[in-house]
Amino acid sequence: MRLANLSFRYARRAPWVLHDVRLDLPPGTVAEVTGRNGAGKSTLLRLLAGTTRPTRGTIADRPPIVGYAPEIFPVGQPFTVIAYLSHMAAVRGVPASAVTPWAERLGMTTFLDVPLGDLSKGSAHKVGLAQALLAPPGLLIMDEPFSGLDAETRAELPRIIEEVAAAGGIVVVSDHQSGLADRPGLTRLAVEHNTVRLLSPGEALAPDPHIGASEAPAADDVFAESTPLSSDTDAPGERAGPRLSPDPTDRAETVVSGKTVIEVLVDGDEAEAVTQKLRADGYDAHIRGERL
Ligand SMILES: Nc1ncnc2c1ncn2[C@@H]1O[C@H](COP(=O)(O)OP(=O)(O)OP(=O)(O)O)[C@@H](O)[C@H]1O
Repeated sequence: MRLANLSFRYARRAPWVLHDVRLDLPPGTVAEVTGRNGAGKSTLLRLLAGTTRPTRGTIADRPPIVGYAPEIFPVGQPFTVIAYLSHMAAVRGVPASAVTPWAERLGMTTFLDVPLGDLSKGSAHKVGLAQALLAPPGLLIMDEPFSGLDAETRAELPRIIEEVAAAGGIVVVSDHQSGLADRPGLTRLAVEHNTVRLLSPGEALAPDPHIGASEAPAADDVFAESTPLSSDTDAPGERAGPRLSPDPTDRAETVVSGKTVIEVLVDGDEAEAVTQKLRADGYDAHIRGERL
């Protein structure tokens, strides 16, 4: 699948969200799309899936069967889970029996008879994943698939991705949580500055120009920029969720191989969320457990 000179904006005089994107995705590719909030990741995924048409440019050789799991699965439909998935199976030309194995793998068997509108966020998310997988996809696009999943399903997802790729499918995943970070051969794509860039292994996103740092950001900037951890709103101070401690005694700074290393002390419960947020902001963040 090839993207040539692909550009997109939401309205005629609106700014370009993506401009002149060129990208080759050969069969068997597993790609993780990263980028800051609002960079254009979901837009890119919708363009890849074909649910949004490019303003300019072309997408060639898109595999015929596309599975697309959006970030937020729309639950405003008057179906139970099983009725909805059976209907989707018929639409995709596969028998209704195709639903059962996915319901089992994704931990959905207990809520198959629940109306879509009554589902929890995580359960609705699973329905979104299941409908994308019902017919074996040649192109599987998942927007933040790890978000809100229970541990068992989180562990199952990389196996599902491998199966699709092993069958020659292309998998593109937008992922703030770096759920595939350890996968050998992972293609990492950064959406930044209105285009898409291939990241080399270990390479982080370019520093956020809003931070104002030329190379490594200063420690104070890390705290200033990393404090809000919810991605729901852009207004600092209104965000919910865990926060980095602003207490300067809770951090230590050293320089290793020319890079500034900043240690941040957080509660164990918050470590995962803090790490994910820092990664989303372009920092090479790792958890180091320590009992105090
Ligand atoms: N339907 C829409 N109409 C107009 N502008 C939109 C629409 N959807 C997204 N945008 C804008 O396009 C830009 C890219 O949005 P997009 O949702 O693709 O970013 P993202 O990288 O997926 O963000 P996030 O990480 O917060 O999910 C943003 O400036 C956003 O405000």
